[in-house]
Amino acid sequence: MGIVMGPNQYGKAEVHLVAVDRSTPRHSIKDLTVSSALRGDLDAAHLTGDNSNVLPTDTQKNTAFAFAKKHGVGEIEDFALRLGRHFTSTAEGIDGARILVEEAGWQRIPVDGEGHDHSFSRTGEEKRTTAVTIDGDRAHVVSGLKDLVVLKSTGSEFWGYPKDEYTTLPETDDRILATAVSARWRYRHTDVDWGKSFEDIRASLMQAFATTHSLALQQSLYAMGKAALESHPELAEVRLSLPNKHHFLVDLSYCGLENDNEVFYAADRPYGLIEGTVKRDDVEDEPMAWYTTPEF
Ligand SMILES: O=c1[nH]c(=O)c2[nH]c(=O)[nH]c2[nH]1
Repeated sequence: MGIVMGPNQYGKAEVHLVAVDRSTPRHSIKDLTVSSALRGDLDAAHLTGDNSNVLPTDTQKNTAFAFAKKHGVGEIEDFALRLGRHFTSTAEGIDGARILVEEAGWQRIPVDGEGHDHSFSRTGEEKRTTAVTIDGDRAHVVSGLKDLVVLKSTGSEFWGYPKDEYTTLPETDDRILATAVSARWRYRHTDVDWGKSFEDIRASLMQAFATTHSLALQQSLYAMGKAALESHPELAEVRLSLPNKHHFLVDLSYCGLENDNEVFYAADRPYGLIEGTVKRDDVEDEPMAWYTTPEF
């Protein structure tokens, strides 16, 4: 019986990189948070302190900045693929890379009805994401979005659930349904128009949320994943994490008022957390391509 090193990876987490495209007076901005993690022949580093295969995390950070200048940022998937392939093809003993990118949105500040050339405001909490895994010659892309807050003021019910001695929740045939959508979708290949695919998938998720008459957030989750898959053959599966942002009807009887589904108390916690994968039945699972590896 001995003790050995198990799966491992290392890199620089959350490099916050802002790139300005100044090629015309009408500037544009890319705001990325980039994390790189490398894998490979790293036993000696852990066992004996031999750093000959340890490309410093500081160099990984510098490479991200240098690539933004040399190649431009472009779509986050292309940026991550370029970075991952660079590390695996040039760093001694490194044959795997996981590059995570989160992109924050900036919109032009309107001035006299026109978007300003070089002044911007943040679009909000929502982020576009990608997780690119390079595994030898293979590349896997899982993209998505985070913190897209949506709400339906009607068209949502919740009833028919089991009741026991601890149940207090009243059944409802008309409630607010609100969530902050986190979605990740796995691409079947990398020959994709990333920007267009992202915009179309985001639109189909939102459209399904809006148009599904919901009997539970679980039903909305499936409808959203199904809509994305049906309209996007390039996808193998969609994973959704939907916090149920509860809105409780306020009892206004204390001042003799009837509350006709108009005034709610929006609670921030606790929240129901509804999560699930919607997938094609003919596509194999590929867990290594996901954001968080099972081994960590
Ligand atoms: O859409 C819902 N799904 C649930 O599983 C659940 N549980 C709960 O208390 N409220 C809700 N709402």
